[in-house]
Amino acid sequence: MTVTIKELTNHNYIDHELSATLDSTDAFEGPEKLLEIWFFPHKDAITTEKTLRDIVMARWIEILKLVKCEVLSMKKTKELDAFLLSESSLFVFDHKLTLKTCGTTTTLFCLARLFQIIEQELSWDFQTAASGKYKPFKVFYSRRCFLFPCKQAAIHQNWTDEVDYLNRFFDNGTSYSVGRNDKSNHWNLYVTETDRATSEEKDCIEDDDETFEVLMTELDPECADKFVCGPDTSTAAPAELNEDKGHNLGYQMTKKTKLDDIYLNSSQDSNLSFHHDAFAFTPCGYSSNMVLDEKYYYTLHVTPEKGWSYASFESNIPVFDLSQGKQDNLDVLLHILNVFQPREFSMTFFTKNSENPSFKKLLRIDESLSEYITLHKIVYDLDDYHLFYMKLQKKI
Ligand SMILES: C[S@+](CC[C@H](N)C(=O)[O-])C[C@H]1O[C@@H](n2cnc3c(N)ncnc32)[C@H](O)[C@@H]1O
Repeated sequence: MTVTIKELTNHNYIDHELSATLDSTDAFEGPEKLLEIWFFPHKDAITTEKTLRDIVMARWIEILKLVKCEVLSMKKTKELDAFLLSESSLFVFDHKLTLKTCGTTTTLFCLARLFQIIEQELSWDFQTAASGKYKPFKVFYSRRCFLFPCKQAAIHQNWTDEVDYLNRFFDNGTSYSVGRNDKSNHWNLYVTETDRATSEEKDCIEDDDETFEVLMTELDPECADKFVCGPDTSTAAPAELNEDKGHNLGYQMTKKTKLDDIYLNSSQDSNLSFHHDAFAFTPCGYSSNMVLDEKYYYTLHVTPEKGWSYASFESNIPVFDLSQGKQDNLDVLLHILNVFQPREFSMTFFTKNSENPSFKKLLRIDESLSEYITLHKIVYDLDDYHLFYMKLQKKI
């Protein structure tokens, strides 16, 4: 089903005061830091009674304070809690979480407290006696190079410092710099070796996992303008919705740009559930979380300001299987590029299965994108994932 007005009123949590007062007119760092921690390979591998989803909102607020961002709203589905943040998003599943934050957030500063909370409240002990470091099932940390690195706080000003910091927590991590360093447009990845000890033999069927990310810069000005509401926009909306202008405008931007229509399965004739949460910042900017079939998400974040315009898309939807072969990630990419028309973009695709049809199709993407030229194209065979990275630029 597509987004309905009801989606605006059924939040599990909403901070009305924060939603009403957010404003930023300074140069903004759109590119996000992306931290994904798999504590267990699958929720059935959890050996204790409680899971990450038993951690209460007050604790998440405390953790996010260390990252320097706040919770705007949250929606709960059967399998995950999707938080919309003042700086991007947090997705909490029973056994794993994904934290994506932009601006000058200090993403990695949440690690110590996060591991302390899961130990105290869930009795999850991932600390090894020998080194004192943590061994969850798997950790990913990635980001593209920043537009304004000097504005970042402390360790986040450069990749080496971030890796050193991660190595204080995990002792089996590898760091990659992907793409050309000389043009300051590379993408960085830190990934730990999969810890098989966290899954017993019987639990070895891990989640089949794929993640698709598209990071776009220099958006077409007309496209970017669709994510500007200006300081004093007054929109016609049902009276009961006016109390929350940010979510109301976010909803309208989603409908106008058809960002709720990317996947075939979110259309009206699909029998899969579809939940949606979006926010329009003042005077500009947009963030949204969409949840399909209770357990798959896609998230979009837009910084439309001229000079540093940026938009990101990330999804864990196994689109080929879910649409029964009717759609793949190339179709998804073409839809997104049509909305933003960036001058440059990079994309990453992680999959465990090299036979994944989306993976095969993306490898030949150059044939379908006549408007763009390929700058870099790289495939990595990691521990248990295949990673495809590509960077493209509009032909002049
Ligand atoms: C949080 S959003 C989306 C950021 C995202 N990482 C992206 O892909 O661009 C950032 C956009 O919202 C605007 N914005 C306005 N007020 C903001 C606030 N209080 N915090 C964060 N962003 C704000 C920024 O100027 C920027 O255009």
